[in-house]
Amino acid sequence: MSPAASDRPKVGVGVLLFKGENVLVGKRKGSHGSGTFALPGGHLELGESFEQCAIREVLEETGVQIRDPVFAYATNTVFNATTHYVTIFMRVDVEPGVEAKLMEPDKCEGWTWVPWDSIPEPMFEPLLALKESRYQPFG
Ligand SMILES: CC(C)CCOP(=O)(O)OP(=O)(O)O
Ligand SMILES: [Mg+2]
Ligand SMILES: [Mg+2]
Ligand SMILES: [Mg+2]
Repeated sequence: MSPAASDRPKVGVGVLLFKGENVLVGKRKGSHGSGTFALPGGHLELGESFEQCAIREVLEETGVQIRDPVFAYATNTVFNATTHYVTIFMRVDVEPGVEAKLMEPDKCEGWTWVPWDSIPEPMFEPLLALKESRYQPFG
């Protein structure tokens, strides 16, 4: 018998908003990974492209309207026996004047721009996996 849909991995999309060598992160609140630093992003919804999901989640969570995000990396995170995510990381470089708003105060403590090499800890597991991967954001 095939596993129930709830027994299968889900797909998340994390969005790397770079402003020079700084990246936008926020401390998660209220759902799994609460208290850890993560990128804006969320669940890939039925029928969405990676680009559409990245644009939608960033707008929902930060109020920033991004354009043309590009595929950057993918990670596979088994959080526990019932929580398993493949995360697609999309990247966009934004203008210096772009500022993020805290659109979902029940899900995030606040957004901040930090150097890629100094992302605060603890990091949300998929972001930690990206940092520990071969992904090189600056060539
Ligand atoms: C767990 C993660 C890789 C995918 C889901 O992210 P999320 O909890 O931020 O989801 P939403 O923004 O869609 O609520
Ligand atoms: Mg979201
Ligand atoms: Mg969502
Ligand atoms: Mg989210």
